[in-house]
Amino acid sequence: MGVEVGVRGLTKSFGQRTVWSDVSLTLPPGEVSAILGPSGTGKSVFLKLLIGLLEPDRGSVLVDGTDVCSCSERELYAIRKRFGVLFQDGALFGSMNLFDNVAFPLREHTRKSEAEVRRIALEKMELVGLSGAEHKLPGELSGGMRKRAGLARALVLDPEVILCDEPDSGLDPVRTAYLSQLLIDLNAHLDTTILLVTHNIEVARTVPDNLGLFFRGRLVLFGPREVLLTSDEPVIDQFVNGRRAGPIGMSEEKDAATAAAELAALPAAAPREITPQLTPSPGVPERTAVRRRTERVRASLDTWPAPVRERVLAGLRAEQRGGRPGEPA
Ligand SMILES: Nc1ncnc2c1ncn2[C@@H]1O[C@H](COP(=O)(O)OP(=O)(O)OP(=O)(O)O)[C@@H](O)[C@H]1O
Repeated sequence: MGVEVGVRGLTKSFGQRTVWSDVSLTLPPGEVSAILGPSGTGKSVFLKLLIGLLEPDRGSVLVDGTDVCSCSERELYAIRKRFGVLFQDGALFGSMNLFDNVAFPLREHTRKSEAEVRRIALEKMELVGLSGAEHKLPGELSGGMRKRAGLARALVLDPEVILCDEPDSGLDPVRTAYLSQLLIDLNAHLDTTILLVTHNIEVARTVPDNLGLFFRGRLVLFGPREVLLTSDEPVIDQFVNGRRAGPIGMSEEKDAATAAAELAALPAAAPREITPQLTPSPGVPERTAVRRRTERVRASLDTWPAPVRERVLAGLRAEQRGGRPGEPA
């Protein structure tokens, strides 16, 4: 099963500019989580801190008792091998064919025989639907295929945590839907902890178990999908519904008075829908994370205000029936 990642009191600045401060969250083991937020709010920086590519001003990132932010180089090397990272552009080597790209971490970080490297690389390529494309060069592929190749490469060392920075960027809606399904199927097969960064509302609504949002230098909220998808916090509501009205402006934050006037002019809010989460494809095992998560969320209900608790419970009940909240059982 995937490992838990605990982020405690993390603050990051570049020079005088604080990207965000005092960020704490826990990525539950084996669950899929997503971080949202307008451009420039520090989502990619957050991913880099998780794997020790950047150092924080303060705070810790705990993986199995080791603090990524203060451990030795040797420990960091060992921790990084437990992470698989899908960078925004797939980060493939242009001169290597897909097979060699996918096999690269195995040849670089393990002493496996070439036969073993071949077996593992082909298995992961099959898992992401790239069988038969081994000899293609990245330049000959569509964006969707490059993403899937990047994902196969992120999987070859059997990571306990997968980080995906905007896996949907540059993909058409159909390819994005396939990729979303692939992430859910991978999670079902591997039970790996997954963290996505995404701008895509459909992905945010249908893939993750947990959501968080960065805005104005802080993590506004991180919690179960039902909480974020029904939140009446203006910036969360604006983001998950892709609306112009609200605190997020085109190029910068709006002033509070403009945002408040826009929100007041909106029609009375309809009850917020929790879009059903994707389930594994036919023939793929069940996601064991779902049962664990339901228990975890039920156990945490007391920590939420009463109206939020009601909405979360409605969401959980609908999930168990395989329907939408509010539908008759
Ligand atoms: N190595 C660096 N040195 C200095 N500033 C940096 C560095 N890396 C990122 N930043 C700054 O940190 C801020 C957050 O950047 P980041 O790329 O994490 O944002 P993001 O939320 O991922 O944005 P987007 O959604 O557009 O990808 C930006 O202002 C960026 O310019």
